Amino acid sequence: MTKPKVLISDALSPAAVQIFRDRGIEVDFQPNLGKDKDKLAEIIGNYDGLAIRSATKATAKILEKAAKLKVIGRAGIGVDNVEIPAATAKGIIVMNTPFGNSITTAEHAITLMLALAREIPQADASTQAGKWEKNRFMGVEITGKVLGVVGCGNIGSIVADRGLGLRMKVIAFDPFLSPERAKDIGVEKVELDDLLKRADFITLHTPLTDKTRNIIDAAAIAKMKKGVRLINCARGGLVDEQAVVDALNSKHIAGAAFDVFVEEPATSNVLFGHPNVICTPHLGASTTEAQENVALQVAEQMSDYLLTGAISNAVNFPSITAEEAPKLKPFIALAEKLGSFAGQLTESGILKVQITYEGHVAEMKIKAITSAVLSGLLRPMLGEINVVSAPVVAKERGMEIDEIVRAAQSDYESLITVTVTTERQERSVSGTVYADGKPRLVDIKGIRVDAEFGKSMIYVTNEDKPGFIGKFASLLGDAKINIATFHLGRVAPGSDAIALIEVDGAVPADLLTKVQALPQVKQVKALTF
Ligand SMILES: NC(=O)c1ccc[n+]([C@@H]2O[C@H](COP(=O)([O-])OP(=O)(O)OC[C@H]3O[C@@H](n4cnc5c(N)ncnc54)[C@H](O)[C@@H]3O)[C@@H](O)[C@H]2O)c1
Ligand SMILES: O=C(O)[C@H](O)COP(=O)(O)O
Repeated sequence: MTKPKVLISDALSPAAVQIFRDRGIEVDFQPNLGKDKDKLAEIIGNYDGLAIRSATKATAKILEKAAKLKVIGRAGIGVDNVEIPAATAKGIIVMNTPFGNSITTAEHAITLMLALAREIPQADASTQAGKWEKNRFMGVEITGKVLGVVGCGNIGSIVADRGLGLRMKVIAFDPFLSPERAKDIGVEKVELDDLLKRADFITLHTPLTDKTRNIIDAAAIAKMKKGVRLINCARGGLVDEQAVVDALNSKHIAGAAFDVFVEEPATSNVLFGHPNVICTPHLGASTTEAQENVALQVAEQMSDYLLTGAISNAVNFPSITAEEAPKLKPFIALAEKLGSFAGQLTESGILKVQITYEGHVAEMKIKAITSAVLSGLLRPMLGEINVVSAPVVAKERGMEIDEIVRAAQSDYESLITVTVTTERQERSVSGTVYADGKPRLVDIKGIRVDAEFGKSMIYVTNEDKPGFIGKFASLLGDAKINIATFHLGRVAPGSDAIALIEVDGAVPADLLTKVQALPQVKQVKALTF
């Protein structure tokens, strides 16, 4: 087996390189490549994995060239530099390391708050310039002040904790923060307007979304206390930078500290040069500890996925642990094949896909199995699709996806039934995995069979009348097609029957025409798995 190949295109800790090598993955460490999008586009096609921080922009244009790419690993939290829909559409898993730099970033926010309170950078510059301006720098105390945390997730809650440690009163606005969690972490949950009105220091810790873009604009600033100090260590775009400059000029805001900017790298910005502004170049996550954490974690996660199929911290696919991956694997293979069987027999638009999980399989990660059914189902129609992209494509096509989970209703320990409703008909197919780990087809349209999925198969529905098998077999013999396995099923003597035949090699179209012409035959189809 050839080794998977990973490109590291940003300044990750070299610890990641070692992990990839130790896990048997070939790795190219090009820490400055993220800044050169043309070069990245030129070489991305050679890699199975891409490990990045925030400098690399994994745009749809770059991803177009990523023919082999299976996973993008973000050594950090924000994945706003990756076009997730484009990655998902190409079946690329996008994973991040959601906790590795939280403490470090929270500490940066607290550092900026203290620096604002005592004007440390300004006092440092003045002192080192030989000015000794003891009367110019009059700070404010932190103790007893109100800290307003906007976004109280991983980082926001650590900031809140540190704020409480500094004897501040901490209030938080976060629509997804439960009252119990607020109580546990010792913050008062408030509405945004209340926070704006009461806080002496406001610190932002939300992702940048359509709802949070410019959450701090001129109108929000107008509601703030005079003399408030503002810290943004989350994402550029949460704050209207010009509105902050205006409020600093009018002294409504006493000071602002920014680690992140609307345009990055920020080599010029309206905030720059204001005496009450402190800026750092997106250093929130930049400590040795955090960088080691995220680099190690992303390299392990990417290696797990490339080598075992285990998925953790993916933003576009459910997690699958290393323990679950081998158990899921045969069911994912079964699901792909059941979906593929249904897809190859489908001739009109799919309206609904119902997947019923019975027995042991019902206790597994069925989301992943459902994705595999959809990928198998859609591939005959769409070609380029996989378990990551299939659910999105199915949704885009307006298909209704229904999952039913229930205890075993038959002798099978586990049974998956895929029922596809099209504009013309409803078709059901069931399968299981035997102890040998091989997927088996056990029911087609309510007719029991027991067949493995061969590479090349012929599926026939016919009237159960004597003479069919002899004529069919001689047509195959005339065409020099060797039969590998032959499975028959019927509901009752004389009723509708099916035949599922595995053959060696491809099935020629003219053979299908001849089989179709047999008097007992209703439908014949060549299937490949
Ligand atoms: N400066 C840096 O270097 C740096 C480092 C790490 C993370 N970050 C950024 O910090 C931010 C927070 O990261 P995190 O790990 O704490 O994320 P998180 O997902 O754990 O927390 C985000 C919180 O924001 C809340 N939220 C979502 N929409 C909101 C809204 N409209 N109003 C108020 N709250 C809302 C969520 O409920 C959640 O609790 C992210 O933007 C991340 O990219 C920056
Ligand atoms: O989202 C993050 O993790 C931070 O913004 C850190 O970004 P960086 O890895 O580019 O420092």
